[in-house]
Amino acid sequence: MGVGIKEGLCVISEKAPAKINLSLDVIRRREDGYHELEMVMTMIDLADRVDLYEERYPVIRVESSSGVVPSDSQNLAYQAASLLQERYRVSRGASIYIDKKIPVAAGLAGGSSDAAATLRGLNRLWELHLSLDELARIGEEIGSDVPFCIYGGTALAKGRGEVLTHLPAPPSCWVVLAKPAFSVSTKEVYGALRVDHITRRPDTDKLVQVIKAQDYEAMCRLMYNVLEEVTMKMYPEVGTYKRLITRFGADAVLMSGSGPTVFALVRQESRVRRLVSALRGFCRDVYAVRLLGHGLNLRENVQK
Ligand SMILES: C[C@](O)(CO)[C@H](O)COP(=O)(O)OP(=O)(O)OC[C@H]1O[C@@H](n2ccc(N)nc2=O)[C@H](O)[C@@H]1O
Ligand SMILES: Nc1ncnc2c1ncn2[C@@H]1O[C@H](COP(=O)(O)OP(=O)(O)OP(=O)(O)O)[C@@H](O)[C@H]1O
Repeated sequence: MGVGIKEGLCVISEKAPAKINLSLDVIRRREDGYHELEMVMTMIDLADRVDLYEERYPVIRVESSSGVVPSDSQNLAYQAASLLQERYRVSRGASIYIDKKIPVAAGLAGGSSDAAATLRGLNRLWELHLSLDELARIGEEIGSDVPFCIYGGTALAKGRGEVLTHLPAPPSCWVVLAKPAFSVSTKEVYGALRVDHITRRPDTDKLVQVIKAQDYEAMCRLMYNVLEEVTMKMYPEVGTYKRLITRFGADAVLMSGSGPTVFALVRQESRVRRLVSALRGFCRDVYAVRLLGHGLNLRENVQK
């Protein structure tokens, strides 16, 4: 690649925040190999930045600040750009620079959020005038978490993750995240799950209700992720992280998505500082951020 992408003229920057799962339930395995889900997702203020540069010819280029993220057609941002270009017969191209801050393969939907940010940004750069709903439908073809990442905010997700009901922001609090020094394959975790062996499930309807009622304590009590047990069996360190964080003092502790990141919700700022310094003693990747509240795109159809 001749001239680096960053030396060109950046036209559009999009924020690509990470998500956490406040709950995750697997209803059944589907014939297409995916799983029917019910989960509550919300965005947090730990984000990548996606810069888009205009190209006169229909090329797509990707670079990132990370050494581990692919720079070719394996990159979800590349796939998003390429799909949009092809679907709408766009004769222009784009160079994409990803300033990577979200840990990779961590259960935080980093790649999905980059793909969503790319779709939102290219919609503007290429003047396609597509609605968020249209972008979400394209995003669905890239990955199950992409539609949620198009809208941001907080949502109840069903289907394979693409059937969304937007929710109000959860009660505000701090989110402390610890990412163990290994990565987890989402496909492998779903592959190891036996739906008929699930012994405990989250009460999703109740969780949605208490989020609407802004009941922080009840929300903390109701958070649960059925994939946690599966990932913990494969990587017992996830359980160790959970136990330690619980002992250091947190209002709720859960693994996000398929893991391995474990996050804690904490309301009191003094406890956040204590928890972060305790965690830094044994984990390199520790973050303390806020929930993103209403997210990037305020929608009219938020369920009251
Ligand atoms: C774990 C979560 O992050 C929770 O939000 C998502 O369910 C995963 O979303 P994602 O990474 O965007 O998933 P995809 O890229 O669509 O799928 C990766 C792999 O996960 C499995 N998968 C994913 C979603 C789903 N509802 N059922 C599945 O079984 C499939 O084996 C699939 O091949
Ligand atoms: N833009 C991108 N950022 C991060 N990873 C990417 C990107 N594009 C492709 N990938 C690949 O996707 C895989 C999953 O990365 P990602 O960080 O999205 O995982 P994740 O947070 O576990 O996703 P999810 O929570 O949606 O399951 C990695 O193996 C990585 O190489």
